[in-house]
Amino acid sequence: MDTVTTPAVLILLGPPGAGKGTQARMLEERFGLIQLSTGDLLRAAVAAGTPAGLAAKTVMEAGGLVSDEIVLAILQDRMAEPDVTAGVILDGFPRTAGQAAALDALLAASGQKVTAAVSLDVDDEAMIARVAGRFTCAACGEGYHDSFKQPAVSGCCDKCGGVAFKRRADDTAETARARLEAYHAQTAPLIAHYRGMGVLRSVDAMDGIDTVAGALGSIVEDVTA
Ligand SMILES: Nc1ncnc2c1ncn2[C@@H]1O[C@H](COP(=O)(O)OP(=O)(O)O)[C@@H](O)[C@H]1O
Repeated sequence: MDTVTTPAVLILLGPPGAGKGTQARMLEERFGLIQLSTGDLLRAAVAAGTPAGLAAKTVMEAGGLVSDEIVLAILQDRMAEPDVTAGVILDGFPRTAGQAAALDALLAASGQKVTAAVSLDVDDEAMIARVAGRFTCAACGEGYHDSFKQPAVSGCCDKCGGVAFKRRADDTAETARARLEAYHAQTAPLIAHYRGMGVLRSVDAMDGIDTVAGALGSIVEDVTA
């Protein structure tokens, strides 16, 4: 495994379907960084039926943004766990100006700052198509798509042989459009915030998964050297 020398705080910015989760998992494997996905943390809270999960469920199903208060609370809990000292990749956070300011303040309290924010640049219509057909192996999380990537043996995961698959409740074309609108209204402005801080990078995320992973890996090596 390649290792990073300083604890990095990397942010992946991009609309739903841009590949943030896929790429964050690959960076986690390659560099030993920890993927922190607020979407995954919220889905776990919904599944567990916690008060935060109950409050988030309806908003998530409609494709809106969960309140900063809830998201910050679950993220802070996760960041307080010991494994994150190796460095983190934030996937799906921050998503609003308020969350970005809260993250800056949280890091400043321990003398840190965002190492790099990488914008995954993609085409909106392609994202609707990507999101609307995607599904994953319930056992190992390997990603598939109705049109672009079916398991080689129908009904059987290529990676682990699992036979159960799942789709996210919010991965419909209609909800994907609402999520894309929320991204442009509330999250895309953060690109200027990180450009102003001098930490913005961008990659063309319309390329294949491995090409994008290569570009991201080079950025991680560069900013953590
Ligand atoms: N940082 C966040 N702030 C507010 N809501 C969030 C945040 N992260 C995730 N969510 C909620 O969870 C949903 C799914 O998020 P995520 O798994 O990151 O998927 P995607 O990036 O594909 O939309 C979002 O549509 C939103 O409702």
